[in-house]
Amino acid sequence: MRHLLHYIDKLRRYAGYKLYVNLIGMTLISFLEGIGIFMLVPALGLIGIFSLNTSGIPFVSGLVEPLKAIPEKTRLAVLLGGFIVLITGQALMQRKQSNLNLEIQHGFIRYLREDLYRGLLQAGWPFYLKNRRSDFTHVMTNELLRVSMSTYLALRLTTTLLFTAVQIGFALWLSAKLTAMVLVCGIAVAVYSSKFIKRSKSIGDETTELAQQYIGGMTDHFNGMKDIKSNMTEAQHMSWFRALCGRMKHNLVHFGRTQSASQFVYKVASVVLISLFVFLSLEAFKVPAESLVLIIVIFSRLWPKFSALQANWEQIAQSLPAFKSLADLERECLLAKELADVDAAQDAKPLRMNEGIECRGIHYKYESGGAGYALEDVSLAIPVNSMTAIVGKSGAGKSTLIDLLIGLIKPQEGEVLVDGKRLGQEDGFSLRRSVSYVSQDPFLFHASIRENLLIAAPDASEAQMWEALEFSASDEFVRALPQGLDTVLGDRGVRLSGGERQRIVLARAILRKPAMLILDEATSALDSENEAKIQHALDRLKGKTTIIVIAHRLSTIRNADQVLVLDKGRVIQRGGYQQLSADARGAFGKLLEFQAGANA
Ligand SMILES: Nc1ncnc2c1ncn2[C@@H]1O[C@H](COP(=O)(O)OP(=O)(O)OP(=O)(O)O)[C@@H](O)[C@H]1O
Repeated sequence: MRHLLHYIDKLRRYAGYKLYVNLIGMTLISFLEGIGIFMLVPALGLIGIFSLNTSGIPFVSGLVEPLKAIPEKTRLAVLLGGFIVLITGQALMQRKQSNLNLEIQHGFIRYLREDLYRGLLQAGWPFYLKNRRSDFTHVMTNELLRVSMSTYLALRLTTTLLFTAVQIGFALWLSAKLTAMVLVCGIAVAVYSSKFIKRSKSIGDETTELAQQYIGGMTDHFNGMKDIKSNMTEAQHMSWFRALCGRMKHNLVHFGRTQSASQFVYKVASVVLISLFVFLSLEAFKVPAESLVLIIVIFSRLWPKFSALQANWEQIAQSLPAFKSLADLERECLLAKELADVDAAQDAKPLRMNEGIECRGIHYKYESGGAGYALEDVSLAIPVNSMTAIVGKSGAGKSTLIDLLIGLIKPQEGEVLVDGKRLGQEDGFSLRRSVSYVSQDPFLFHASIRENLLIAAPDASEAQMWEALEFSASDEFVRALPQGLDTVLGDRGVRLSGGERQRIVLARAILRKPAMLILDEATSALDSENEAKIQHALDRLKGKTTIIVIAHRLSTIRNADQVLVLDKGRVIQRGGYQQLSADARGAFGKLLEFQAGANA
């Protein structure tokens, strides 16, 4: 409930005065509709369509004299004309109000989407280490839509309530006793029906859980389709999917049944009530016939509002878990916020490094309560414009060390210094702006090569792009593609081999003209010839750019100025390539020996 109020408040802040105009419009329309119906029956009685004494009916009795002044022949036409004008006016207002409705409703969805996406972009990297990516997709698609629709529904509910209150007012005026009786019955039905609200909420919990499993499972399956195909595990996946779809179907049917059960209760109650009404009015309270007609007209309009209120409330209750998911994600993003302004991220000035980066006594563990450190007591220095190679077995902590060096994660103990100074938050962003990082898992957008390159350097010229492609030994194959730089990569475009992807990503990294270039297994998929070309290109950068290379293939780091050997999160050896390789008993010497044996 707290979350629902939070989003109603958001809607209020988003839509401003338009929301109030809309709410007033909605109430006015209901009111006009009510008046139209309220007037019709007695007015028809007045002109003699059927016999009815109108003197006791509020409003209508005041119209009697002016209407009587109209010649009898034209009275019906005038009356019906007035009715048409009233309802047309109401329809016109309704049209305007529907348009405003659409504007606010879809604007609110857009507002929530942008707000959440901004929050996700503002969150720091540790937040992404903790959470499953498909959960973000789930909240940004299913849950966000459920929330925006239900927030709006909740607001409509208030106008329905308002309108219902006005109608109850009319009814009380006509017959307090009968209205009180209907209200008591209405409250009794609502109390009885509260079990449907509770049931809707628990169905909603299951809807959220199932939708999360659906999106998570689909993401995993499509990402792992090659594994599924090559290992022939289609049947297992199909049976998982079948079971999940069965549960999803059951969940939706259950909710539908809950709604129809509560509507059934309201329908039966309505017919019982109306019959009771007529009976008591005529037999016990001796209500005049015209008042009885009016009360029946009013309540035949009022009762559907009661059941609509119930249906709306069930819909909202079913969406309450979505409110919680969205609010929780927003809160977590806020707690993990590292970037104050996403749009100004580009404005951070790249850092000019004069001496280099240093780590002192770094300790880092992924799970704060966990036992093992990913990095333990790591101290090292990376001089500016030098080439440093980080080697070690899988899981030694190499990628973790890079994440710490560029400020993606913070050590629990120890510090990272740039030019001898501990970096503040803003300097950290400047450092990242001066870094180009090519990860183990090269990522290209589903767009043209040109667009993929320009993401990193929006102002780069065509010549600069070709220069970067040449650096990464990819100019030849890009020239051979059907549309060259404008060839679209991805599903509907050209598919690239692992090595080709790595080379395009490398070109993108170089195009940024970074002060520090970090290559994390960035050439692992290349053949020896292309790798040699990149080695030469890196050699040309030496002395101008700080280069950090992580490589399992030790031949690629032969020209490094310093080699750091990591094992189980600790630096166990450091020195020049020649110096370390000369020590056959050292850790690096053993790695070299092992690789030489493996290649023989
Ligand atoms: N997101 C994570 N959550 C928890 N533990 C992690 C996470 N990422 C890495 N680790 C753990 O931290 C340790 C160091 O991992 P890291 O990825 O830095 O090793 P690496 O040397 O780069 O390995 P590789 O050569 O296989 O890429 C490993 O024990 C790993 O299991």
